Amino acid sequence: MRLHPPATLLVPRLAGENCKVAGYDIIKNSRVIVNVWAIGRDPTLWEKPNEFCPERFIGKEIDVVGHNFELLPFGAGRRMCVGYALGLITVQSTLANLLHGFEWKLPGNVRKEDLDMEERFGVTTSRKNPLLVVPKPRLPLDLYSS
Ligand code: HEM
Repeated sequence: MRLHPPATLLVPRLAGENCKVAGYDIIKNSRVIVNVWAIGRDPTLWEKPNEFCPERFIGKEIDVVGHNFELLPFGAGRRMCVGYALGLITVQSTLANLLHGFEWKLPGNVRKEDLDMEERFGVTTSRKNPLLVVPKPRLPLDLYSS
């Protein structure tokens, strides 16, 4: 959710008063668009920003629910995502089921460094090209039939 936030830009805000943000003058009534994608890869905020390294969060207080402005996959404030709890549970339970149910391998000689992680930008972000992986059941086969 840091490197590939599903919503790259938050819902536009209107500045309620003149203010200064990071040295920039924001005039009252300006439309402000927060680029969560760029914040998640900002080298002044993140060490090795382009590396997928979930261990970086171990022992950190940082969360994804609008308290830490360097990580805002669900936005923040009054217009923050109302479905964030459902969204988080859905992502976590889907991922847990896929990992519990299957061993995953890359096809042929493809190395993880060769994975194509390009994105298609839009209102929500998706992979530009499909992910090709080979699943192998890791549980008794009768558990996979409906
Ligand atoms: C992983 C899943 C999800 C992600 C990453 C996500 C992300 C976001 C983001 C970034 C915003 C804009 C917040 C802002 O501008 O501060 C938003 C708004 C919103 N989301 Fe989600 N969302 C997810 C799942 C859901 C689900 C499951 C629901 C409904 C069941 C939902 C309903 C909404 C609604 C209604 C808004 C508009 C809130 C408003 O403008 O007041 N989202 N979401």
